Amino acid sequence: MAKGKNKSSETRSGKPSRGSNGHHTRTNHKRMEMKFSNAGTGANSKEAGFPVKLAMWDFDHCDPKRCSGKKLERLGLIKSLRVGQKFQGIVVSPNGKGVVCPDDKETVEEFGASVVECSWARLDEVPFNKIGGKHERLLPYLVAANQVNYGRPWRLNCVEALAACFAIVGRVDLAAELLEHFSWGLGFLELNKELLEMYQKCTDSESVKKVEEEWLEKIDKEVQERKSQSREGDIWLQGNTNRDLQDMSDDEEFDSEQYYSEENTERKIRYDNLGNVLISEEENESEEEEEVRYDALGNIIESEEEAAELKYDSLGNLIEDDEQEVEEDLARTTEKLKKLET
Ligand SMILES: C[S@@+](CC[C@H](N)C(=O)[O-])C[C@H]1O[C@@H](n2cnc3c(N)ncnc32)[C@H](O)[C@@H]1O
Repeated sequence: MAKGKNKSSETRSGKPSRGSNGHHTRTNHKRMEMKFSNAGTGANSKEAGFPVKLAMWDFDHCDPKRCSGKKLERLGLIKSLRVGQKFQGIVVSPNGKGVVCPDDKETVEEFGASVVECSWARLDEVPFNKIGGKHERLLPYLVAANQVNYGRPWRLNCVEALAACFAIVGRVDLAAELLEHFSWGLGFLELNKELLEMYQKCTDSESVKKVEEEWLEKIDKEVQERKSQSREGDIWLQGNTNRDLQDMSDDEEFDSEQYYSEENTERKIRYDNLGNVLISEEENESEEEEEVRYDALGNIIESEEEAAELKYDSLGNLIEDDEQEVEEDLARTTEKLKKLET
């Protein structure tokens, strides 16, 4: 059985669905069976000239045109695995326990690396108990460079996840070779250069986690510093919209789990390469809505009451309190005189 097993064989319109190669699913099953009857041996990526095995479980959640896993498949670089099939190499997966580390190098070189091609918003539909393998891993903190999730920490696409795995174990050559197929691809290595170099110097999963924690603490510290500078009223920093990753929830412990949540999928958050949140256009707009109001003398109107108290004459001139009182006195006196005359 092949790839199509993961999906329903019919589309909503009732027509048989088409696989990423454009063939109807049933035809696809047969072809895939033949093509990947050697699944787990890695012949496919090697035949395409890539020196290690690449594999994925494809749940067809994503737009094939924007999906990096599908592109690798079209290039003949990655093999599709079916549900129920396990993978001997490193499985880079949201279901991983430890993180990828340099100690994984041998496993990567001998048995390859795999990913789960699915939507971040539909992870709960993935039967993680029926896929995976003995070496399931999370990725440590890294920032996406792909066009869909640019700047987002942890949420890498399939090619970035595979490249990250290769880079961490010290095979940046393999990472670059994969990423070169994508216009933005090498930007991923550039964006994460410093951090990747630090991970490469580690050994096991724990040591990578430690580096990750220190990095997050560093980011946090920088943001706190920026915040306090901003509070002190530095005019240049007041306009700075970069905010802490932890601003999203100052009290919560920061972990990758949060970033897999649907709630976060919906958020329009962008990050720079330090993990700082860049406020989105929408958020900025709402901040701009709180416009500053000025009185006729150019003073900032601080409150509604203050605004209500201000009075203007028919020419739009501010009626200063004294002037107004004088006018009222005059009117009263004129009234009295009129009465006396009568
Ligand atoms: C959720 S899919 C999204 C794929 C995307 N549609 C694409 O075009 O490639 C990304 C996959 O990459 C791997 N991945 C990405 N970031 C990861 C991380 N931080 N930890 C573990 N696996 C990760 C997982 O296999 C995950 O399922």
